[in-house]
Amino acid sequence: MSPRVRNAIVVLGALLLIFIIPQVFATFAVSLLNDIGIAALVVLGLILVSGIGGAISFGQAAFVGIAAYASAWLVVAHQLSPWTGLLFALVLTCGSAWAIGAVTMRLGGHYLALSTIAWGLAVPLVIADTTALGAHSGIDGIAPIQIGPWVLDNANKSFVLVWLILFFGAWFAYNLLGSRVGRTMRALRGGKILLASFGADAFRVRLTLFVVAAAYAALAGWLYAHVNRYINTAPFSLHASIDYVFMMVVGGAAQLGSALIGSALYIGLNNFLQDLLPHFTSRGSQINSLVFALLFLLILERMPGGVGRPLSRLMSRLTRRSRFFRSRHLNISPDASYKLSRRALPQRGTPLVSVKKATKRFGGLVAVNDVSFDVHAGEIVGLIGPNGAGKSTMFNLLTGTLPLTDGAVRLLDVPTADLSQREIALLGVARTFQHVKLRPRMTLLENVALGAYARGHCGLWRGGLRLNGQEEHSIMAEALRQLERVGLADQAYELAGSLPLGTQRLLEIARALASDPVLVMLDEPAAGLRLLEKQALARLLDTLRSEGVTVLIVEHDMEFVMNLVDRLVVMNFGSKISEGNPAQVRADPEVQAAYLGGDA
Ligand SMILES: Nc1ncnc2c1ncn2[C@@H]1O[C@H](COP(=O)(O)OP(=O)(O)OP(=O)(O)O)[C@@H](O)[C@H]1O
Repeated sequence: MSPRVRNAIVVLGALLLIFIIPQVFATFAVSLLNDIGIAALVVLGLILVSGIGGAISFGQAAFVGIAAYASAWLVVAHQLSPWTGLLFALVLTCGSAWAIGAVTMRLGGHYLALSTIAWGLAVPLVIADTTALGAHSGIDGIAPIQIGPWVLDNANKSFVLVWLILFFGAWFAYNLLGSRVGRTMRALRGGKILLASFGADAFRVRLTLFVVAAAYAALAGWLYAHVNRYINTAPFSLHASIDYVFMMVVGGAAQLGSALIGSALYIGLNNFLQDLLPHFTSRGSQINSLVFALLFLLILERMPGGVGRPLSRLMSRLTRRSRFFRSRHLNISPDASYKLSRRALPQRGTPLVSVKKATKRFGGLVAVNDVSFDVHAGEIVGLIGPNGAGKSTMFNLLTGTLPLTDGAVRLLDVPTADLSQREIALLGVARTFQHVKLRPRMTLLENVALGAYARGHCGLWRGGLRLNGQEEHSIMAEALRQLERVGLADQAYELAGSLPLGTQRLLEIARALASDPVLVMLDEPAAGLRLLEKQALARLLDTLRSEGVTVLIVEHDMEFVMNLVDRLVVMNFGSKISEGNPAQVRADPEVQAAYLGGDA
């Protein structure tokens, strides 16, 4: 069965359920399901920003509140339609998320969480103090949503809309995470240096996630106001934000499906305890809180990935076995990769990199001291030296990962002093890292596709609405082509975390090549490789040179380097001590004394 037919069957099944449930369930159960659906929307956004993006937010309920009050106020005070209210709610909520995110998304660690707590506290306080918003009494008599002749004025009638929006929201998030922009979102935990290395801006990606999460909260707030027809500040307090974080953690922050699992577990259990506890004690609410605190601790201790993790493992085991779900592999036509933009390579022999008196100091330590050298287009140049000589620091200076203390670097005749790491990458400089930076829970194919990020154009909307088919196909074809070049195509659908370290270095090379680079900078690419793999790598680098790609390589394996490179630059204690072709460098007495010793 083709994936398209299979997906259509799944979608039709889900839609059928959405339409049948309000017909057969009692109003009480349907209204509980509405609460679960609305909460799941908020948690879906929270999973995106926190579970995927790694930026914990305790301010989601405040966004729900802004949207609920914005729409309710417009509809009640100005007699406008709830649909106009939705538009206003989305603009106001996303606008405020953008403004807050622009300040807080640069903050790391606890600061971000603290600033969202401040936000989560402030919003309900301000609303409760605003007379036009009903102050502490809230807003009553909010008009129900109307779709053509259907007035959704009770729980059963609202159910279909709530769950259709949740279904659409989940579909959008799922598509988004599988798209070009979504892959950068999933790579965020790898850090901003990784993202900049393929031309993405981590701050922008994180801010986008924050605004998208607020949009989900806005939809939930709008539904909440018009389904319940009455609002006050209680459901939008900091306490409610913490409840959403709880739902995310219980469900499992790493998978979208957990939004539903977490909110259903939380709201279902809460409801059950609220009914049960008054029969036994008058302190029901305290015991209720205690039960949730204990449950939270238990889940953190026993299931750190949440209840959703074992469930999703079970699902993937079942779907692997089932013929209905099995075809996981994409149908990629190899020549589709040529539809991506390609860079014109500079004429062989023209100056590509020019380093003039580069110096880098870390406090009193001079890691790179007054080093000058050039690299010409189409060459392979080796940067060698003993441990601590300053090679990786020089790489970081060339790629803009570290700023120069003194001196200058020009790439393609462009001075790089004022360029960010990302802007340097966009000039056509691709790199690998001494300590590999891969996303272990993404497949090999997806890791390499990250490298082609800057060659695509489809953004958030086209990714989320699946209007990116052709570009996505080209990116995946390019990723597969590069995996073939490094000999890993047969493992394309495996997780990168399952690879041995040496092979992970090859995967980084494939990712660097997917960016269609002018200059490839490889930091110890042969470390951990077996002899045959080293020979294959040397052949690949030789092919790149014949295609006109320039390679700068840091490597400790002298046999590998000497047989491969056109020229060598030798560093020791931060300074350049020699430069020339392999034979000249071997013969240099200073190099022999400092580095090559008896090998020369
Ligand atoms: N961020 C940093 N802060 C302080 N010192 C640093 C930093 N990065 C590097 N150094 C120091 O700079 C010197 C050069 O380090 P670098 O990693 O560039 O050497 P290397 O030639 O790449 O060594 P290796 O071959 O072991 O990787 C070392 O003494 C190192 O401890």
